[in-house]
Amino acid sequence: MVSASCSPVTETILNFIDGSYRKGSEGKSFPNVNPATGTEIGVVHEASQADVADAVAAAKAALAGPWGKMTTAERVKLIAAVATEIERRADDFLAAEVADTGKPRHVASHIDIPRGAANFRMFADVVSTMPGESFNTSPPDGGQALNYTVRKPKGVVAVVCPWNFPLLLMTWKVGPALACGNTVVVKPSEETPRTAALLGEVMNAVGMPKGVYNVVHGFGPGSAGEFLTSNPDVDAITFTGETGTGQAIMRKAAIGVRDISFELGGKNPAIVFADADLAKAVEGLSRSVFLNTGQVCLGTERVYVERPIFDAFVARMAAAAQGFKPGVTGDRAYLGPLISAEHREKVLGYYRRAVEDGATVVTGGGVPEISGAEASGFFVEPTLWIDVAHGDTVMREEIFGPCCGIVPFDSEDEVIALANDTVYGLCASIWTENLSRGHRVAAAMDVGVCWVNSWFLRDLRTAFGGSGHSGIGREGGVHSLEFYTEITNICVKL
Ligand SMILES: NC(=O)C1=CN([C@@H]2O[C@H](COP(=O)(O)OP(=O)(O)OC[C@H]3O[C@@H](n4cnc5c(N)ncnc54)[C@H](O)[C@@H]3O)[C@@H](O)[C@H]2O)C=CC1
Ligand SMILES: O=C(O)/C=C/C=C(\O)C(=O)O
Repeated sequence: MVSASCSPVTETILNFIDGSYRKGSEGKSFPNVNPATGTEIGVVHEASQADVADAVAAAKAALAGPWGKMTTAERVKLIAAVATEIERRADDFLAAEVADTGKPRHVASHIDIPRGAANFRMFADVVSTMPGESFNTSPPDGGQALNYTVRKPKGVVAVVCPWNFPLLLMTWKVGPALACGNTVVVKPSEETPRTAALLGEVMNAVGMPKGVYNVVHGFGPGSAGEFLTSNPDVDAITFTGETGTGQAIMRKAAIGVRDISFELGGKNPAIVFADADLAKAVEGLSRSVFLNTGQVCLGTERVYVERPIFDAFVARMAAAAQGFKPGVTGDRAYLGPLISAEHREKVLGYYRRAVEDGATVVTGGGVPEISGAEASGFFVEPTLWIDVAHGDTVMREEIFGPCCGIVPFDSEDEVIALANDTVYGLCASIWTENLSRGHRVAAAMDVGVCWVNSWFLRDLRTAFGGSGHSGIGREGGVHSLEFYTEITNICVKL
């Protein structure tokens, strides 16, 4: 078998189709760059339209093969084995993820890789324990009838992924899709192809039938992303990424009336009331602004602070921000790079725009001085702004970098209105020691997920997703089953 060639010291990253690693049939490839150093570390083989069609055909054929005939118990056993194998090869996944993203090893080893395994194990549990629905019905003739549901896989699911948490966000979709009996064709981000490719080795190692899991590499328009989402044999599309991309995919999904599940961008607010535990709020919010260098859809980019504690909060956040040192120091890094030179230019554009619009830079605002191999990495300084107006671009548009605007407020009603005045609706966090207020304000947030006195505290059984421009549908626990299965209601006249 040709291997995934995913170690950071080797160069070739291949497509995975019908259980085998393959070069692109048109001989096209593109470079794989380590964002921490800006250097080319591999070559990715781009899938042609014919390769994508092969992957979809393999996925379709697998539905009719041994995979489609397995009992839930047999399927779940294989999926649990995938989780165990990811854990056994955690070092390989870690190396692949760090090479692609440049993110600090401690971030990938604590968040990305364990979640990659947990996403399979958790959904194996969910499908094993999922009760069906049934109703005793009284027909007009005075007899009885029984209604009950059976769930079936939707079929071939296209999984289109972003680059910020490559393994985590891909398995968040592949785990439930396979647990429900579907087959998948994954299109990882062109920036981060390695862990999706490596997962092919895991699938083969545990004996997953050929064609159940496929990976095609490439870009969006005119490449693997578009080829996949417009293939008529794809039955459903799940996507995480930018809102504009979601709209493009939605147009393709309309052909053939295919189901979609979208987790898109955000401009997430945090609200800090004067009675908050300030130390906890600063610790939580500095993570929510700077974790993964701000490249988190759930990240906070707007912070509203009740006026009496505004100055103290800003001072403490500035101190916390200065503790995040850009650069990678051995195994321990404080703030990793942005994903690409292009993304850094986008983030720096917002840094400039904030100042042009009149913001005061509390800390950061530029490119750090770094020596050694990381000098040409895509780093930026962690950045905080005050004196930002509600209508300023940096308070309206998703930046996806390590920065936020901090704004004072005077009343609960005012801050709820400010927080909700956005086209997005992904998540929010509320910081207060007043429990009633915490519940009240959380319920008033127009978002899919709201944390009180925490952030990114995830229970994989809960509903996850956003409203407005932040997405369509919810995934997580039984909510994933709603998307990854079709229901047939059976009505039996007794
Ligand atoms: N989780 C999130 O909310 C994320 C948000 N973003 C935001 O999106 C911005 C752009 O990042 P990108 O990686 O370029 O996001 P993107 O949304 O363009 O790409 C995400 C995935 O969609 C694919 N894709 C792009 N256009 C497509 C099309 N027309 N049809 C099918 N597939 C398509 C890409 O190849 C990639 O696999 C970032 O600067 C950030 O603001 C990026 C990554 C994750
Ligand atoms: O915990 C999750 O399932 C998701 C976390 C992060 C994102 O969705 C994202 O940054 O895109």
